[in-house]
Amino acid sequence: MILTLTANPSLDRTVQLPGELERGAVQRAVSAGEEPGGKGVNVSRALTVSGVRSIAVLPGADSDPVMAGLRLASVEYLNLPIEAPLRSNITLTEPDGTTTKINAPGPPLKPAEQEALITLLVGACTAGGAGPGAWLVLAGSLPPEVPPDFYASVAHAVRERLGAASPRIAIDSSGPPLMGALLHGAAPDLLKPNAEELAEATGFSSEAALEADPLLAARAAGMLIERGVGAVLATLGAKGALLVTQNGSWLASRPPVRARSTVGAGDSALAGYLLAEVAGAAPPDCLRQAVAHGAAAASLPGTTVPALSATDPGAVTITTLNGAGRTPSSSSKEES
Ligand SMILES: O=P(O)(O)OC[C@@]1(O)O[C@H](CO)[C@@H](O)[C@@H]1O
Repeated sequence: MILTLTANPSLDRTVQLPGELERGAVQRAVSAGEEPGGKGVNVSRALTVSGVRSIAVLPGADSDPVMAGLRLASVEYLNLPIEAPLRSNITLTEPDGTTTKINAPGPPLKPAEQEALITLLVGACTAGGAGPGAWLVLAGSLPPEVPPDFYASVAHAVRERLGAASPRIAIDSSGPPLMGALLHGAAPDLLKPNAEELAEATGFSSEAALEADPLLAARAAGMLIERGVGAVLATLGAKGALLVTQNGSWLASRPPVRARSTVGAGDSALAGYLLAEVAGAAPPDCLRQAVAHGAAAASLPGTTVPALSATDPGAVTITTLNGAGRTPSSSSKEES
């Protein structure tokens, strides 16, 4: 069982342009589409389409188009009704795969609604049969009026109220919500940063330097492990991804794919990791599935999430690094 919390869901509108984006001009789209979005929602969609049970918890009215999209995709969800409509996020895609994304702030969530969302989530964990083998994913930005330490508050509430039955917690966020979670003791069992977020969370180096040098990224991830994060799954764009735990670290790379839309690729990577983990796979194989899922998502248009059957984990190469956050030594080995 994998639950997701998306505090700031969105209706993702994807517009395909016939050529390059021309600022200040009127352009006719080749096509336009809508999908339910937000990082946790995408994780739940990717899991559901792969046959793994997931419940998405989110704010939004029953009549909101995001809920209609979830019903259409047969995604199990629990929503906290709020009056204001959810946001629409716009993605403009160009034929060469360049994407421009504009994310709206979303409707505010009042303190009473924040508390009600936590209560709904704890109830979903209990009703959904979540336990120590399960995961709870806290993902995405926070809506206006929600304090940056919200994910830490959620983590504390879930652990306090569920005790030994608490699921493990994964966090995928950026900016103040990410820093707020880490600084206020969320202590996630899994953190999924991209290179920019890894740089932001560690102050270690620039995003470009971490993407260019996975060993540097492994050292940055190792700093987070020392600060109490259980494991770090860092996506490094075309360089693949990195998994750093207390017991070891691994780098995954894959042949380049023709990217049609990278929107949701990180969320699909997280879903791939989790579905392998709950199936009992070893850490390098969880990483392999994460990269296979992320690559498959990038090759699809819009915020489309791939099914397990559409992924190619065999194309992913894993390099074992020596120990958490350390550089590989002569004993590093290649697996295919
Ligand atoms: O504004 P946030 O919450 O950071 O990100 C929201 C979002 O960009 O993330 C998903 C892709 O990861 C999209 O479905 C959605 O539009």
